[in-house]
Amino acid sequence: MTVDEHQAVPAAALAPRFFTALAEDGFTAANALVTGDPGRIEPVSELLTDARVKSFRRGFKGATGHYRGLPVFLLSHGIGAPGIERALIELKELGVRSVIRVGTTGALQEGIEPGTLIVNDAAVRLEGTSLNYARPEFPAAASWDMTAALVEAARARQQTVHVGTGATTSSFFAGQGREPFTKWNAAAAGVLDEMHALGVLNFEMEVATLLTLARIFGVRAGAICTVVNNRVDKVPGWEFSTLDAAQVALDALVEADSAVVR
Ligand SMILES: O=P(O)(O)O[C@H]1O[C@H](CO)[C@@H](O)[C@H]1O
Ligand SMILES: O=c1cc[nH]c(=O)[nH]1
Repeated sequence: MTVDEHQAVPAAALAPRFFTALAEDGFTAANALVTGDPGRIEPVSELLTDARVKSFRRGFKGATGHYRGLPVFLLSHGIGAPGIERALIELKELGVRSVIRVGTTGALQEGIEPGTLIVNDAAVRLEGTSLNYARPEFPAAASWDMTAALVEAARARQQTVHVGTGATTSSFFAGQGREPFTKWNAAAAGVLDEMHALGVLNFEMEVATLLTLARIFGVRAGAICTVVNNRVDKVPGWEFSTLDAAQVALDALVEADSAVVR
């Protein structure tokens, strides 16, 4: 059995597909950039040539186009693990072999400033979706070449980039230790201190799912997020563009693709 046969995603024959129209007119791409907010698709598509933006059910958006000659899909996956599960499985069915998530995140270590970038080379699986695929001990690890390409691309664009472990939660409020929503659950009340003590850099809601499922399915995956707040320094934030991170991710997809042995 080849690695590809072993890692093939079983066709979800009876499940409706949301994103098949991304491949209409025969457009194919082995590379994809995914992001939570559908509102980011239009601005990121402006970094592409021949960009075509498409709308899907439930408010999802996508686009096709070329970046420095490389065909790419852009796709929004919404908030949370099940959204990125659907996106990844459909992108794999469309022939995608490399995916980078571009998102926003809350920093958990002192001195990580809002507006800077975090590349997660691994993530703690505090969501539930990946547990349906692999036992908790299975690591959520990024592809080393995607991580290296992201860090290199960020530095080439003079971006401040932090590299390390993230934590992916299935809840924004209690799951990320936000009071007063933690008062019913001791695990929620302690999660911020626990992740901080472990040296985890950041909270967000999809990376561990992407990294776990991508590894199982034989897709290369990486993740880069813009820091929008710092939970330990108590710096609020929110109004930060993810366009710089998207630019870095597109550079990284080109760089990593050029190293693929076909
Ligand atoms: O900005 P996005 O990509 O949506 O990412 C982060 O923001 C959302 C929470 O506000 C979650 O999806 C989290 O992962
Ligand atoms: O604190 C934050 C910021 C963005 N996204 C999250 O999931 N948490």
